[in-house]
Amino acid sequence: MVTFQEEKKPKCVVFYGTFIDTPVLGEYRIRENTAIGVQDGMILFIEEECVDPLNVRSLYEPWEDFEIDVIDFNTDLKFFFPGFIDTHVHCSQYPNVGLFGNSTLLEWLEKYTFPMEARLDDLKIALKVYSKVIQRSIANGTTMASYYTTISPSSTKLMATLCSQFGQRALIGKVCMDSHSPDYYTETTTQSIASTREVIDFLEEELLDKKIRPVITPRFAPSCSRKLLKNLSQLANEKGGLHIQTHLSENENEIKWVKTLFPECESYTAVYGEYGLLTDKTVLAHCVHLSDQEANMIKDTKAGVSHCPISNSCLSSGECRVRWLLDQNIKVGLGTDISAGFSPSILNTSRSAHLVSRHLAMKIKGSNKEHVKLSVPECLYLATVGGARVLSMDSEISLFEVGKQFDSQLIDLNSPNSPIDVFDWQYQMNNQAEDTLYKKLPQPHYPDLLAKWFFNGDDRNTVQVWIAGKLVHSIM
Ligand SMILES: O=c1[nH]c(=O)c2nc[nH]c2[nH]1
Ligand SMILES: [Zn+2]
Repeated sequence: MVTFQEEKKPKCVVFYGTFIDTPVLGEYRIRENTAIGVQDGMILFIEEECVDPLNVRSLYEPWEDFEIDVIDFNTDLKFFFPGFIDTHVHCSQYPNVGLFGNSTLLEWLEKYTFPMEARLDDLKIALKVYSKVIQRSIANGTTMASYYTTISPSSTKLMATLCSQFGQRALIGKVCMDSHSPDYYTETTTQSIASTREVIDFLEEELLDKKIRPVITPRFAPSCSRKLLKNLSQLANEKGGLHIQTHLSENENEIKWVKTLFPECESYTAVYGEYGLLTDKTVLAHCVHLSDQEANMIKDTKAGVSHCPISNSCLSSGECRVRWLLDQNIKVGLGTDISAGFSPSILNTSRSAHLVSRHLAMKIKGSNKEHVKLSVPECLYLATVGGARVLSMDSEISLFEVGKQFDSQLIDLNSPNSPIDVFDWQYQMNNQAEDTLYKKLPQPHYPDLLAKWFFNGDDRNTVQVWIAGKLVHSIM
């Protein structure tokens, strides 16, 4: 007997509302009354000036074959914004957020950081810490993060598994350190390479989640032997050009130390160049004290910089000259750098990038003063497109464009307990308010609302988060 099963139609989700993103540094693209169709996590179509999101399908013949779900948030004070990208975060240090006292980098590593990371070889503790940090990161609108775990491969595999379960897009890096590390938290060169391979194999052969990828992670030059640096770059190449992440030029004592450890190299950056670790998929955290020559090397190799302004302020490392880097066409994104940074929020981090640029401006005399200041849209660009460029993932994420992944947050400026007070005359876009009192007030526009979110908003305003089209967080 032949039985006929009704064929299941593929699903297309249509998101409807106001979409704001930053395709160009310093500019917003604001699309109101817009419908974005998403299938299997990818943006299939974008229809602007759409009156009825259900009728979008009539304009596109293939839609006849789809089962359509509409998610309608076309109301005042709500807008979709691309998910934030955290280009530098140590998930294993999360219990230490806010704990740094008056320490600076090298003392902080010994006193707070290495003991904490070492504890996470206990998988019960790792499970608690990693689950919390991933959820906190997503709740703050971060849809993609480049993580440092610990030297332990099993703890690292656990982190990858949890990212997959919570649905976050991530690069997962087992920390490599075979030199100048405490006895209780070190590994041999052979162990370091073998464990890195173990993690890559796990991701490629067992976890099989396209959103979770490996990143080769030499901690920083002082904690790696020449042999380890060389072997890690060979491994990245052997695997077809894996991502690489490390720290660079964060603190003056660290730089002096690198000079004594690698006297044959002209600069700190040259150490990574010498051992083949500067590629267009390398993420260099901090880059606070670079010389012109070092910036040239970064530019030539197309490596990217993760600017971590909260961390640099907490450990009093210095101020990264972001405008100077951007003017040279060097890729720049933002990193929370938990736990040298105290906040898991990239919104908070971009606020600090804004403030740090003003501190730099205050030190400058002359015409460049204004130029070094970063604007609000520039900081939001760094938080999204800038981060995607640093991770060489800008063809996949960070903008609402056909063919890109739908990684988005829904911002509600009027959510319950919102820390932002928006008055009615500040958002009634068509000046519906007839009251003459209102008419005398400045006319509202989106950049003002975005500035209010930027300076006063927090996770209470991030009411929903989607990664690859899947709802991963909701407080509505
Ligand atoms: O901010 C930092 N956090 C770290 O864990 C680290 N390790 C080396 N250099 C570092 N800098
Ligand atoms: Zn770091």
